[in-house]
Amino acid sequence: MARQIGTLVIFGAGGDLARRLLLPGLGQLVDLGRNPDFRLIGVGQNAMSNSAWRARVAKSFEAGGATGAKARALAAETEYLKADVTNPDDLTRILAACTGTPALYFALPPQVTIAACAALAHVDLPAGTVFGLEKPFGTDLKSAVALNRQLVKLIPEQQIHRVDHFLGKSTVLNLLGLRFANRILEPVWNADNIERVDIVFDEKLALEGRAGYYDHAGALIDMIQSHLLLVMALVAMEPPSSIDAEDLRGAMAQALRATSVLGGDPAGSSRRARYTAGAIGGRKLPSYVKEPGVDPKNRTETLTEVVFGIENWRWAGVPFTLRSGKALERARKEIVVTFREVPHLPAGFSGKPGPAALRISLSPDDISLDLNINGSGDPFTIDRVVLSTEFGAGELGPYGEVLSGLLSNDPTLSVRADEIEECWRIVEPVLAAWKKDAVKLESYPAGSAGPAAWRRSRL
Ligand SMILES: NC(=O)C1=CN([C@@H]2O[C@H](COP(=O)(O)OP(=O)(O)OC[C@H]3O[C@@H](n4cnc5c(N)ncnc54)[C@H](OP(=O)(O)O)[C@@H]3O)[C@@H](O)[C@H]2O)C=CC1
Ligand SMILES: O=C1O[C@H](COP(=O)(O)O)[C@@H](O)[C@H](O)[C@H]1O
Repeated sequence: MARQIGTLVIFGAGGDLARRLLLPGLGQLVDLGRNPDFRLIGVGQNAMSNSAWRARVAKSFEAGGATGAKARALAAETEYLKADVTNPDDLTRILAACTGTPALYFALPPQVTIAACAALAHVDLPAGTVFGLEKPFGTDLKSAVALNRQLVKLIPEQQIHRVDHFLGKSTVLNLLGLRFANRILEPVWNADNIERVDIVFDEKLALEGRAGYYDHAGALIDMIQSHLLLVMALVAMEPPSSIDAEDLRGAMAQALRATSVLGGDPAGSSRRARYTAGAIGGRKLPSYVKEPGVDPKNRTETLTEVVFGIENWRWAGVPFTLRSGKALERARKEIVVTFREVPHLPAGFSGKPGPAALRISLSPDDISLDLNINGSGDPFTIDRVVLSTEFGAGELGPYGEVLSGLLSNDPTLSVRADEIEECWRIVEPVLAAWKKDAVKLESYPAGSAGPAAWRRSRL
């Protein structure tokens, strides 16, 4: 049985993730009163007074709209500890400051998380301790496998929450209801009826001061390995018997095991590019290589597209294109399922607006179905109509959902060890091809739609 968490400890409390996403999500969760009370301790290597930390927590809670009595009380009593989490003595001191069962959230750069987990081997962890580990999990397949092995020496797998906050996004969760609570979709959800699937996460945001992390990750690891492959697994998986942690994660892992770069050709199935100077909505941006902290020798991509295939009966031959990039003209965040053309359009019709398509937008939360009908005017001309609806926003934002799972030790929305390893296995051939320079690093001006050649040709 899961123990009640007495203290949530955030390692990396002074970082960008904690301030912008984790603490606002925590405030929402606390205000909702879904979880029993717990204490909060922030840990970082820089010195910070308790009062400065409390003001910081209160500001982040407010930013997430959490201004209720419970959130204010938590912010008023939280404490901050200056510590190096890779040092066993410091870790022992942190655990001694906890009340009840601790939940340790590693909001740290991946190399520091690896070192902290090594140091935890020299520390007595209280029974029931829960871990929340941020993405990227490891820095490559080898290090992810080693980290998984190290973690299960420390605590049982059920207490390890590998975080992908995309799995806490309400639209991503809505995919489950959409696919499995409607009889009309499942019969056509296969290669016989679907031509292609595109999962796109284009952002207007640029580096935003995150060079220390991003310049070693790039778009492929930051987004495709860490998030979009898991979204793809939800789109492609077989219907699970239940949505409990084992069934859901088992079905996702099965889809990932069947996935690899299309045709086993990482160079032919991937493209990469990096932004040059430009402007987005009047905001001037320097070239990526001139951003503070960037090392041009890393040749980090800020935009990528990779085509994958899923080798099973349901999906054989259907390309799944995953794309993500920064500093683009338009934020486009959606899953597009494009159906095949009808086998025969009765002679006599004119107009050809293209095949039907289902669009599931990740932001804003909505869904639309592009259909062909006999439009207004000439009834024998085929026109396009779009049926669309908005989803109601979830009660919690993505990080509120992630933290709710962690604090109640329900791993349904966290990523299982084998899923993480599969995601690394899937992207490694692309990383290797890029390292050998088998794929050109192209460029695009910040604020554009990407390299012009990409718009003219599909991979
Ligand atoms: N920022 C974002 O938008 C997102 C980030 N993530 C993930 O979250 C993690 C953290 O990212 P982010 O917050 O952006 O990174 P930051 O660099 O902003 O923060 C990392 C924090 O780790 C702390 N830290 C580093 N080394 C140690 C150490 N040895 N002991 C104690 N604390 C240490 C630093 O403390 P100090 O400041 O005191 O030096 C710093 O506050 C990464 O894995 C990232 O991939 C995931 C999703 C989104
Ligand atoms: O994990 C990450 O996600 C964000 C995008 O997620 P959102 O929920 O803020 O839309 C991305 O900007 C960032 O680079 C990446 O690390």
